[in-house]
Amino acid sequence: MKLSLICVGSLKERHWREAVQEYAKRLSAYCQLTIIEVKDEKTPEGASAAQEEQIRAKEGRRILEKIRDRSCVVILDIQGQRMSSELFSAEHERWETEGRGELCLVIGGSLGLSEELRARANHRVSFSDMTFPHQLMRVILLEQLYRSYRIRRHEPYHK
Ligand SMILES: C[S@@+](CC[C@H](N)C(=O)[O-])C[C@H]1O[C@@H](n2cnc3c(N)ncnc32)[C@H](O)[C@@H]1O
Repeated sequence: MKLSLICVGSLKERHWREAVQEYAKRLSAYCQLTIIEVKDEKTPEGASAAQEEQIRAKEGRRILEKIRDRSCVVILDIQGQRMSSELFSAEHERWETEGRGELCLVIGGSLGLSEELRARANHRVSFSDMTFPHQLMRVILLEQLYRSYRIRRHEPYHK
């Protein structure tokens, strides 16, 4: 099973990198994980709504270039579908089948996701109504993916 995680920007702080490495290591027992980072755009002070839309569109195109046609694309979106870890696990299995073994998850940058990318997405998932920084979202998503495999295989994992 191939799992790609596309993110905007790199992880500057060591604590985020270490947390990501830890979950990537755990996930390697269950899937072939690739983390793809696309370049982020600087948002100028006092940027207008139109400028912000342009930035989202630019970052969105960079993400779209990395997505293969056959992949099932799941975007992380505050306005997406909210679900329990158990439902996420069941959906995760369904998405893998839908993408015939190629699942692509996408986390937006500090300004969020472009309309073009939303149009390409097969599914949208929300992790709550709260906004998390994209670096932390990367860690939370990897942990939930790990939890998802443990649930699917009926393997013990702390509650
Ligand atoms: C700092 S947030 C972007 C905030 C932006 N104002 C928006 O509304 O999307 C960066 C990215 O993290 C992800 N994210 C943050 N909080 C989330 C949540 N509660 N559920 C799902 N994804 C979230 C989304 O992919 C988002 O594009």
